[in-house]
Amino acid sequence: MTCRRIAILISGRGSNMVSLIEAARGADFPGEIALVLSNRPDAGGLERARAAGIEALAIDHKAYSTRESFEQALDAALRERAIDFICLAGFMRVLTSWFVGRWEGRMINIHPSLLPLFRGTHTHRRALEEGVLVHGCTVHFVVPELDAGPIVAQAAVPVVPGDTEDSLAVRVLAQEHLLYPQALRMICEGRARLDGGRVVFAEGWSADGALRSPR
Ligand SMILES: Nc1nc2c(c(=O)[nH]1)N[C@@H](CN(C=O)c1ccc(C(=O)N[C@@H](CCC(=O)O)C(=O)O)cc1)CN2
Ligand SMILES: NCC(=O)N[C@@H]1O[C@H](COP(=O)([O-])[O-])[C@@H](O)[C@H]1O
Repeated sequence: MTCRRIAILISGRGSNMVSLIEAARGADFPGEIALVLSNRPDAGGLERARAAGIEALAIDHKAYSTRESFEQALDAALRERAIDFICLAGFMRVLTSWFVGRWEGRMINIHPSLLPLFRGTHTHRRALEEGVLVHGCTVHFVVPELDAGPIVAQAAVPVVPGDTEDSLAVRVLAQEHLLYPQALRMICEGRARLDGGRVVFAEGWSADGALRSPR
């Protein structure tokens, strides 16, 4: 998998974006963060990206009459900049099959739950409502069905008595910041790849507790 020029798509503050940018600064990181795109012009992450010296553009989904026309604008911006891999990082728009089809296998997302539990939004509230004792986050390839793509990596956290939606979100977010750069590196180094709709791992790598790691 070539990850020469990576784009990060955001909708908000961009803390996962910052984690990816910082990780990609490492001399041995197998790819460059070349572009940040947001569907919201007021996304705080746009300024954080610019402060890091990365081109950051807002393509406001409200300026387009259809999802498809919005996504055509996204796709044009990505292709004009020779982007070859996409990381969704708090990007809060459901993508149509058209866009996913153009980028399938070259687009991942971080989701704040242990998929397949709690697909969609408000995951921490739902986790508390269901009374789960273990929660976490997932990096997965993006497919047309929401949050249903092949899983690359997961990290788990305990749910402790007295947890609120906010306290749980903070605990999960700390793991997201560690997991996403590791998952992206695994893909870009060819240690995790899509094969027939499943993620296959290089020799010696497999699911092992919270993180994919060598046996
Ligand atoms: N086709 C896919 N698109 C997206 C996926 C995916 O797996 N397949 N992942 C999401 C990210 N996501 C959860 O991880 C998610 C994002 C947005 C929504 C949602 O309901 N969005 C609403 C608008 C919400 C808003 O603007 O605040 C919508 O699009 O109408 C659910 C889950 C990214 N896209
Ligand atoms: N369904 C997508 C979703 O809920 N993504 C979540 O949005 C937050 C964005 O924070 P950030 O902008 O600080 O990275 C993160 O917790 C991410 O997992």
